[in-house]
Amino acid sequence: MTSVDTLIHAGWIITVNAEKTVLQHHSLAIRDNLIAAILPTEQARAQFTATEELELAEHVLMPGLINMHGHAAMAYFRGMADDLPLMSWLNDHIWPAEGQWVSADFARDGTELAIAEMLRCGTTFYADNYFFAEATTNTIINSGIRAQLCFPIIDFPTNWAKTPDEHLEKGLALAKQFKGHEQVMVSLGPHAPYTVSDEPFRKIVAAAEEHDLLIQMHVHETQGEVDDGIKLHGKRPIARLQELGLLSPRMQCVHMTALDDADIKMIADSGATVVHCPESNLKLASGFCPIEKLQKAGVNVTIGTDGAASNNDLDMLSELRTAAILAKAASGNAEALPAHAALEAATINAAKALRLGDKLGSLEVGKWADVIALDFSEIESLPMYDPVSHVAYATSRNQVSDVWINGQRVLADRELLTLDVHAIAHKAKAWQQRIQEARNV
Ligand SMILES: CSC[C@H]1O[C@@H](n2cnc3c(O)ncnc32)[C@H](O)[C@@H]1O
Ligand SMILES: [Zn+2]
Repeated sequence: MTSVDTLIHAGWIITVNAEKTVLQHHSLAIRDNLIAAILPTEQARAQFTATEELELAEHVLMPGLINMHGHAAMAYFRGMADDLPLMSWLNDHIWPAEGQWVSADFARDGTELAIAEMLRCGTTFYADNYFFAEATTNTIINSGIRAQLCFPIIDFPTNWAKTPDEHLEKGLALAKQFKGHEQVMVSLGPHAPYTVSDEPFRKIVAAAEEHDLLIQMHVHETQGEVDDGIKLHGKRPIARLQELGLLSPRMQCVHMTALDDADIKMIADSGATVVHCPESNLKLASGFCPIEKLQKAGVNVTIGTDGAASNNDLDMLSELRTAAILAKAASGNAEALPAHAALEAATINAAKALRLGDKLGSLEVGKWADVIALDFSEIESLPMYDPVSHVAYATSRNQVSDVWINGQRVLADRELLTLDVHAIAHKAKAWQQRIQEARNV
């Protein structure tokens, strides 16, 4: 008998490998932080002994979900400004609130709430764009989740830094501290083409190349952004970014609505990734990302929730379902973004964008053991002809029963093992009270 740390006997395993293999009555073995074996349950019982053995006969195992764009600490602004278009949401509500409230403590506590929500939704890796990222790293590490921290760079002063150069300096210090870290990856996070001028963009490109960092940015979020960009710079934002050297495989372009064929070709030729945030785009009436055309052009498409202040949740299962159904409505083609492709966008495509395709994003032997279990035992999951269909179209986040990251179990039967939910709820209510009292004055 071979000993492993964890042995999970599952009803189904959706591997999200290149062959799209779905296995029934198979088991997954974890040793240290890696997937040690995936094999028929009968063989697994004969071959392995485990420190922890789980019978999940009515569950599906699949790779952890990767939320490719958000602003974690903005969980504290959930529901604060609804039913508004992007620019008045930002100018009249969110930026004033950030000026008043955002600090290292706010970032740490708000991020902790967001991580708790994300783990309970099956998210094992999230990309964040927010101020005071350095104040969130202990929380990230202790919770067990993985994160890409895209530190903000913006022309105007923020509570974190006063100039674009100061944003860059502070962020690069963090990147140096976490170079090579397996849980925290630091990247550049310029805010948007309309808030960053050419000189900081040139420094961002130089820094990305010198320190080998990825870049994530809101791009083409609305038609208004494109129109204003043409008025100010005489060219569309994508063309401006290309001329400045930003479009490359390092680049993760978030939102990407209002694209014409030339924009799509430029993105495809550059090797940049698109991060589709369908629910935020729908709620702010920002526009539609043409993911079918992008995928046909060969672009790597991933999915993000955006922040809880514009979504208003961090639920990647619901996001991938919205992505799959919206792709059909937006393109007039019911075959656009089929179920398995939506799962890929939320897992392996994201891993590739993060340059972690050999370690993350699918359940394959030798990869990091970032695994989630979905409970299909209730009547809402019956009948089940195809587990992939159910994950994409008929599964809610309440069905996420267990989560392992790097081989460590962080959610057991919906209970968070690494975070104190009572303390998190207490802090969220205390912040809510402070913010609400100030709004009522
Ligand atoms: C530099 S990233 C942090 C910055 O971005 C703001 N933000 C949050 N959501 C959006 C969005 O959808 N479009 C543009 N900007 C957004 C956030 O409030 C921070 O100020
Ligand atoms: Zn955003």
